[in-house]
Amino acid sequence: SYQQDPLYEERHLRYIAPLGKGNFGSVELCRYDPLGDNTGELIAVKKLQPNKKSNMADFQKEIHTISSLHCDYIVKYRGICYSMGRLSMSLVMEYLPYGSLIGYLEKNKQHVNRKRLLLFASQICQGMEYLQSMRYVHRDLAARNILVASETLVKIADFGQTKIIPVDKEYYRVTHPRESPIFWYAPESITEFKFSHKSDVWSFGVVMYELFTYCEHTQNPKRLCLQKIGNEMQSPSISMHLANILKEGWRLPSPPHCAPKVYDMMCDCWAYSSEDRPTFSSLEGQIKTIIQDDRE
Ligand SMILES: C[C@H](Nc1nc(-c2c[nH]c3ncc(Cl)cc23)ncc1F)C(=O)NCC(F)(F)F
Repeated sequence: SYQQDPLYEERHLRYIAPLGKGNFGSVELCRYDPLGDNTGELIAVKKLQPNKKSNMADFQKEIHTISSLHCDYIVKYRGICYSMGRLSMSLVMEYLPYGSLIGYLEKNKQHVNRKRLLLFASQICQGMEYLQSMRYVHRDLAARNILVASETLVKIADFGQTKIIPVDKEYYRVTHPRESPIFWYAPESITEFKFSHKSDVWSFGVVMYELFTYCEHTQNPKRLCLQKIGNEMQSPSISMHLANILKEGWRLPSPPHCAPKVYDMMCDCWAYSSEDRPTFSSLEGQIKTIIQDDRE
């Protein structure tokens, strides 16, 4: 059973607008308005697309995961809403008005300075430290899955791929690899479907790259990797080709005007062997130091 949060009654849910499509659900902006006078709170409601029942199992795991997380840097779970007489259920979350990090950075790159980017990186890092303390691996850490709560606060969201590391192991091995965001994946995730806190650290390095390129689409990780691989490959060998160029030492280039010590931190996250990568707590310390040393 889920954390005992209030149940949301469908009859008081007022649909306002679509927010986006996830890997197997869509999220809508709604107002929960039991008084019917438009004073109710705005919420984000994630509905499951009614198809394969396996999605329902994954969806229930996602709900269980997010309902167990209590951290300032992780999107808040509000509860669930049953509809069609408990036949289908929706996940109710807090609504973050500034939307996804990608749209926010593209729109506001003029007045978001490097100190602010480092603050966002520090907050994501702290959210990941918390996730790790709960033995979760996110497995889909990317700017598209970071939400902006305010000009000075970002939160990690979308726990659809999140898995718990078994107590006797250091990693989680996926058996049925699905449509995978391989351009955010560590080498061992690409070739052996192994996921760990250290593979999340690799993805965090890619998120730092996205932050410091302001999610400029011409510098998007997928675009640059495909350029390097050469666009002629068909899908099965793209991931093997990507694993090869990573093994040969190719990495995403330094974002324009990015301080060397910030790019060095990204490269530390992209150490080929997982045990050579830093921990989230050491990364957080380094980011804090750079923020303090930084004279903007
Ligand atoms: C499918 C949904 N897509 C989007 N959501 C929002 C959004 C704004 N404000 C929001 N407040 C709470 C939530 Cl859960 C989403 C939004 N904006 C643009 C989107 F494309 C989503 O969940 N994306 C994953 C993540 F949440 F991590 F960004």
